[in-house]
Amino acid sequence: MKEMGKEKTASSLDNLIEKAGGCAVIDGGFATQLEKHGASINDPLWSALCLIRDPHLIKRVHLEYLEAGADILVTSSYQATLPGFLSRGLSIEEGESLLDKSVNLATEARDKFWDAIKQVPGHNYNRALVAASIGSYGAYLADGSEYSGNYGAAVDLEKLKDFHRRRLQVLVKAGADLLAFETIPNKLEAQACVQLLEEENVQIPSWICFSSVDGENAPSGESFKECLEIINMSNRVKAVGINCAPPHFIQGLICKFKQLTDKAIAVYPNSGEVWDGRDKKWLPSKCFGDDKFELFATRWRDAGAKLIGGCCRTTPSTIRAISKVLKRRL
Ligand SMILES: C[S+](C)CC[C@H](N)C(=O)O
Ligand SMILES: N[C@@H](CCS)C(=O)O
Ligand SMILES: [Zn+2]
Repeated sequence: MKEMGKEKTASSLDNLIEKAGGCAVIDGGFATQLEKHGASINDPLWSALCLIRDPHLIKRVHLEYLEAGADILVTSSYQATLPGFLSRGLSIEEGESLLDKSVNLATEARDKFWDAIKQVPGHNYNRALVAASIGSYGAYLADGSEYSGNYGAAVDLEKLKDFHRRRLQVLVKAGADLLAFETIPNKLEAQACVQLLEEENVQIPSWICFSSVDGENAPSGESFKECLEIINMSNRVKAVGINCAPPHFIQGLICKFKQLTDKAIAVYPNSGEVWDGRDKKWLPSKCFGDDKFELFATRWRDAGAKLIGGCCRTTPSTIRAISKVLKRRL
């Protein structure tokens, strides 16, 4: 059987966590930082629009997160999908080439940064890994359903696997170090991801992260117990956790996940603001600044998280604060 990504070992993530002192740093809000630089992404493709319009900006944002201390870069492919690109009039080949580019831009940034920093005596950086973002089906729908898990009765397991399959193949072939399934809102999609990793014989490690809107369950209302029972059966998933949920849910969810899995736990919450899927804007809510992330990051590490970063509305300064406190970088 063809093995996807065979040359990268499943222990690359474990090695990085060890080198980082027991807890590695994931980067922060990617689309957020594109917007800080003036990118206009109010579009069904959201941040993936920059793959077409401004790839240089993508590389710049990756470099900013590396400089801030990220050990893992998450690629620009969250909302980059073949159906999404096709509906913009691109061909399949053009769409696949943009997916390939999302991995190449992150890899080039990582290599450029590492080649320079490794010459600096006493530097406190690790050679970063590139995690290819696989946003949920709800992200592609661009209707906010990555925070509801409500995909409707017509969406079954096979449809979700079909949706994810080709993008996953292209991202692995492009040379990503990891796969990052992000903002998964229900059990069915978690199951689709697990089955797909098996069917495609994917050899690089993956994480599967869920969103949460109540701090207890997946957005669909299904319990994390049910969701993790499925994920625990897969050796290909090396970490599981939460992304793009508010920071004040995280401590409790780490404790819950510790009871439910032996896998590494990844947490990269948003700022606490809430996404309005209809009007496509962030609504003010309990909002946490970088000082709070600094404080929380040690608590999350002490509670057992092995991968910590930020999601929407966090920036390189958030990651700098997290990295500083986790690695005692001055
Ligand atoms: C993580 S959400 C803020 C991404 C954007 C959403 N999928 C949309 O397109 O509306
Ligand atoms: N990796 C994506 C996740 C959005 S929820 C980003 O940071 O933009
Ligand atoms: Zn997010």
